[in-house]
Amino acid sequence: MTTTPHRTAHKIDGKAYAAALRETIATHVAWLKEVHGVTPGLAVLLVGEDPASQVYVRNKGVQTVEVGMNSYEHKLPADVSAADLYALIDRLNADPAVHGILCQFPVPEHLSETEIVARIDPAKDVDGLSVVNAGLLASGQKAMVSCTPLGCLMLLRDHLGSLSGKSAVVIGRSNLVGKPVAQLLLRDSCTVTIAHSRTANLEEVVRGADIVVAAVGRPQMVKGSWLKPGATVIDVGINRIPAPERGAGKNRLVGDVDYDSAAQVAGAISPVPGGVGPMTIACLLANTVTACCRSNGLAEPEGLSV
Ligand SMILES: Nc1nc2c(c(=O)[nH]1)N[C@@H](CN(C=O)c1ccc(C(=O)N[C@@H](CCC(=O)O)C(=O)O)cc1)CN2
Repeated sequence: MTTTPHRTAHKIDGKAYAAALRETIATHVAWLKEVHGVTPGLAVLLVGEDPASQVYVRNKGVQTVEVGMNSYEHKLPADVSAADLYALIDRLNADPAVHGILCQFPVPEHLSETEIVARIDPAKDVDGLSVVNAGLLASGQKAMVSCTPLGCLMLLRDHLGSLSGKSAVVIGRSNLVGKPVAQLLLRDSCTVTIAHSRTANLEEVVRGADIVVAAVGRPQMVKGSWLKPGATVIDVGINRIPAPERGAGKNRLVGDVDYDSAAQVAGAISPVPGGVGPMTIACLLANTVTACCRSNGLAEPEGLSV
């Protein structure tokens, strides 16, 4: 009797990569302090009490301090006025001890994420979301690259080496992930398709790709049957779905890729949790060091940007 062998994809371990990156960052921070007398500082603004955002902001603060940098956390009430928020950003823009500023998203509806980002000095925009940084990236110039896309590219390069000539499909067109990931892949000489909710024949489009980055926000949408055998899959999704098997009212975290079926076909896949998520915060710390070096006219450390 012949059996069909089941392939099991290599698991791309973002948690381990992020831990190693934080060690590298800590080394650079120590060098900045000892040799140049500068301590990188990161200011994080949290508006309101969204539970997931509170966790992310707490983790950002803890990891910032762990690598030796200064953390400035500003918690603002959900009904803070735009004027008060902008006044705080203006103060942080002018503060020489602060090298990176970010406002945790989402923010309450009366505030505009676009305007908040526009208020942050592009040199301190460690989220890489300003039109200045997006434009620099799109035109192939030195930019501050947003954290999740930077993490995706680091994981892809680490696993595949050169990305040149590979076909890549990015599913999702957000400013936070889809567009900058596509720009980074293009810069690394991939042939890039940006797919989205209106893309015709999405499965076929995905099946042609050597690299798939799923950032669409739909739980377990990308199935193994959609993939080219051996493809490298980066799952950016963070979705909580009901998990009655864990007890009433419990849920679990899944990505935009159906991991079990995808792992039978892909060559490598990043899991959720433990894939891109941990890279997001590590890359934020990396961007803060990069911003600190740039603002002090110092050479940028190797390995922290792409
Ligand atoms: N201003 C920003 N806001 C938001 C960003 C961002 O990059 N800038 N990204 C997300 C939230 N985020 C960081 O801010 C973030 C998301 C997920 C993780 C992470 O480590 N996820 C873990 C699972 C954690 C869990 O159990 O919830 C994983 O995937 O392993 C870190 C940071 C939206 N807002």
